[in-house]
Amino acid sequence: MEDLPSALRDFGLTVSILPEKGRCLVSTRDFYPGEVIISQEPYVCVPNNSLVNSRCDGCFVSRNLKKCSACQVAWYCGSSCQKLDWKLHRLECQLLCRLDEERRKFVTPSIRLMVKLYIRRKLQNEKVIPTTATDNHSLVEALVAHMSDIDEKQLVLYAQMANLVNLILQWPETSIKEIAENFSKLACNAHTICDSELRPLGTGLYPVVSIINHSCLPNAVLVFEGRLAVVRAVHHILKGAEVSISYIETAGSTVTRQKALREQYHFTCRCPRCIKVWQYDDIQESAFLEGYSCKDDECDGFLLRDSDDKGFICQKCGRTRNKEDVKKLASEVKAMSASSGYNQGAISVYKKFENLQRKLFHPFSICLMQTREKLLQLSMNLEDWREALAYCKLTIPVYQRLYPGFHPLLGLQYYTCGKLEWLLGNTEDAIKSLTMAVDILRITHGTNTAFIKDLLMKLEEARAEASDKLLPDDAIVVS
Ligand SMILES: C[S@@+](CC[C@H](N)C(=O)[O-])C[C@H]1O[C@@H](n2cnc3c(N)ncnc32)[C@H](O)[C@@H]1O
Repeated sequence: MEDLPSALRDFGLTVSILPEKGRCLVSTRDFYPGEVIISQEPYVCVPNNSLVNSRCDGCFVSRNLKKCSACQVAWYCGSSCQKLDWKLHRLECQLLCRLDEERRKFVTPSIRLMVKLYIRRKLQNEKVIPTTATDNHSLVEALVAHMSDIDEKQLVLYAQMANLVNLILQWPETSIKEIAENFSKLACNAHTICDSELRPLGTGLYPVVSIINHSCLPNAVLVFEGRLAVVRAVHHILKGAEVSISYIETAGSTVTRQKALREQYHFTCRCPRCIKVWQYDDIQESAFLEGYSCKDDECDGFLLRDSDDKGFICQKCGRTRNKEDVKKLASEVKAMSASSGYNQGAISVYKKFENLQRKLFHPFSICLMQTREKLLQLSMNLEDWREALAYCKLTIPVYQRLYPGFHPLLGLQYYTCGKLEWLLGNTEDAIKSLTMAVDILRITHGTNTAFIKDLLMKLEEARAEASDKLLPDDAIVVS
């Protein structure tokens, strides 16, 4: 079997070790925006199935599904997916069938992922499934687990989950301690598998992709084509540079991002964005994203606490917002987000909520943007395209600030905007938005997927419609 370094050499990559980060993936040639750096099939993966929402174990689609008649846990969309998964599922199915019905209810996607991990190791050891340099259990063994960084509560949870996995497997060679450690490995190495529009579908372990470290200003992006993980460059990556992706939602102040990274991945990020923490630029950015609006509706300045902590001073016009007023509004916002109407997703309640948030937060606030995002979805569900477009347009400047450059979320938001504009007959605007979407998404998603082909076709159709509109009514078209 070829070893990992030679397999990676073919991609133009190598693995290095950095004292502060552990292993990292380094380029041995230049990569250009849009270029695939590496792609990998999952070592194991599982759809995010629940009682009300199931997906095919093979390809993660949710249409035409049939439940495995024996175990009643796995679903397949057809015989080809079932056949592809058969070697692994045959054993999983036997193990699940031994469980009584009550226990089977506790077989969550995380439990299944772990059971599959052990089955795959067994089948590869017995040579039922082949191994390759990028698909073998030694790569899983090399993943970081951070056992000493995990708190007591989490350890207890992993031990309970490991108990259930052990009960399912009943293999003498597996230990609860090792299974618990593997749960910890999954927590900081597995990836959420998403569709082209970044909606979560499942979870997968991709041990080579897992060598890539995090940056809040990454030079690459991870997307999925079905269950294939594809890492694409979003900047020009020079030979010798470390490849980085973002592990978290990068929308958030440095303090918020660092908290998320410490809690799940147990490290303090020192990327170019994070090293600015508490510098004036960083404080200003936090005040835009998570702070309050100026007392004057017309002013878009950001607010900082005054020196005696009595209020917040607008850094543009100098007006002060009283601390008590801010506190009162903030508690109204909090109370409303806990109300039953809010939790039932009623559009009228979300509108009131947005109104209230507008009085409190800066126009670039992430909270306000999330409410508008929700209103956009609710308006689309009600087929109120005009209102949906209005909310979508309000989110665009915030997206531009939060996700600069080639970020899939910005591209997708332009795509939504373009589709709504086209639907409403604003062809010229639609062309502009769809062009912006294409410029970003062809880099992040490549140009070969059905999703991008569909987007390119929509843009072509919108352009054709616009040039038809320019033709005089009596123009003769020669075919
Ligand atoms: C998916 S693994 C990445 C590969 C890992 N460095 C290794 O040696 O296997 C995630 C872990 O890598 C480390 N890591 C990732 N990004 C980092 C960063 N920017 N700074 C420090 N450590 C980082 C953390 O220990 C994190 O839990």
